[in-house]
Amino acid sequence: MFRIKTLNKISPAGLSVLDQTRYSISGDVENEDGILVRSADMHDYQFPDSLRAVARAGAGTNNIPIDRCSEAGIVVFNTPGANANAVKELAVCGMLLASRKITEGNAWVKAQLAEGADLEKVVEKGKSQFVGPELSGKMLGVIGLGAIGVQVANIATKLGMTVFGYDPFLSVDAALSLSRLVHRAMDLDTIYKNCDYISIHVPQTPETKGMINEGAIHMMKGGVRILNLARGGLVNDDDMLAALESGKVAAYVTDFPNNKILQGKNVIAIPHLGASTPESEENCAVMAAQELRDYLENGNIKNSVNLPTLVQEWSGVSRLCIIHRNIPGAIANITGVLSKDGVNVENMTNKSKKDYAYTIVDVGSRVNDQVADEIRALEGVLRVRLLNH
Ligand SMILES: NC(=O)c1ccc[n+]([C@@H]2O[C@H](COP(=O)([O-])OP(=O)(O)OC[C@H]3O[C@@H](n4cnc5c(N)ncnc54)[C@H](O)[C@@H]3O)[C@@H](O)[C@H]2O)c1
Ligand SMILES: O=C(O)[C@H](O)COP(=O)(O)O
Repeated sequence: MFRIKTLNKISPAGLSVLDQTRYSISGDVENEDGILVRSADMHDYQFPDSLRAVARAGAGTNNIPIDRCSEAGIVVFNTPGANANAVKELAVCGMLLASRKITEGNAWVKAQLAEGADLEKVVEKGKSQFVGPELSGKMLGVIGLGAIGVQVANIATKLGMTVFGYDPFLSVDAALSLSRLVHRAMDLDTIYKNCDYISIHVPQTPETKGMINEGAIHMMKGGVRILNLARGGLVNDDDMLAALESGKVAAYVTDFPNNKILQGKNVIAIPHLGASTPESEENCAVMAAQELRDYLENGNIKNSVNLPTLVQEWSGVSRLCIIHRNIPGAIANITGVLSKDGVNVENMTNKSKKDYAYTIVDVGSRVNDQVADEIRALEGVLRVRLLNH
């Protein structure tokens, strides 16, 4: 029986991927084999020795201590693209909210009602205070052309916007999905200097943290409208507050409000609703559960953020799944143990990702724990699992 701990509410569609006769799933299980999580902060989480994988039902993994997981031989998965459509739709909504003073107008109408006004009369008299520009004909800068950024850029071209996209690490898949109407910006300055709207879609990392700061805002056009549906930490709150106060930034739409930024003028705060649609919650949960199941049952890795993709068809009776450092001699050491113990390799694949590597070895005879222990003792080996077919 595999034990799966849920650290957030996970869509039942995802949980149903895991056969209840083989998986025990709840928020209370201990010595778990796997974790299903959304945005719960795991940085202080004490990993039990039993933990083999964390599956993030969503895109951002900055709530997970990736380095600590890697060192403990724990695979971290996410679900690329599974909630991208929901965020794209919210980005369109955010651009309209930043332009058309809908939130202010709605609040004003309700206040009029509370004061007993004849709404039909005051609406026509008062509406001129809520005039706001159209999107068509304006310039949008999209920072980060991944699953979400590409969709935002593409749909904006259909709204009549001129779109510039910036992503120094653009993947082949993203490039193929990007509309030919989207212009590639070769640097951020091009986006900052020219765009009327800027939408950020990058992960929060040490490199991107605080990237929207005084220096960046200084380069921007007066009255720029900024959308942050990515992560709060990408924007320096003090610098944004100053820019909102001076009017340099006309509106800031954030999906990550905090007590400080909410005090700013023209802040449109959304309570982290980017992926909160039934469709996205299902897509993410199903993909996360499938990734977790394939790793726990077969040792296959797909969509991991700390280990390489490696999927191997079964071709033996026992399978050794070895997470190790990406160092010279690692594979020779593993095969050395197997040949010394007279174990014949049927099939073997090794892949690496930065400092870490993963090797699956299928063998023709049933291997015992002693062989696995000998591999565990090798230099640079972080985790060995022995699966039997
Ligand atoms: N508000 C929400 O509910 C919600 C939902 C999903 C994702 N997100 C956030 O949005 C982020 C992006 O999601 P995604 O699904 O598009 O991820 P993704 O991995 O598909 O795309 C991220 C893109 O950012 C690019 N990038 C990285 N560093 C960059 C930099 N310094 N400058 C420019 N581009 C850079 C990468 O090359 C990649 O193409 C996630 O990491 C997450 O933090 C928020
Ligand atoms: O990174 C993500 O996928 C989003 O921020 C969604 O987070 P959530 O799953 O907590 O809604």
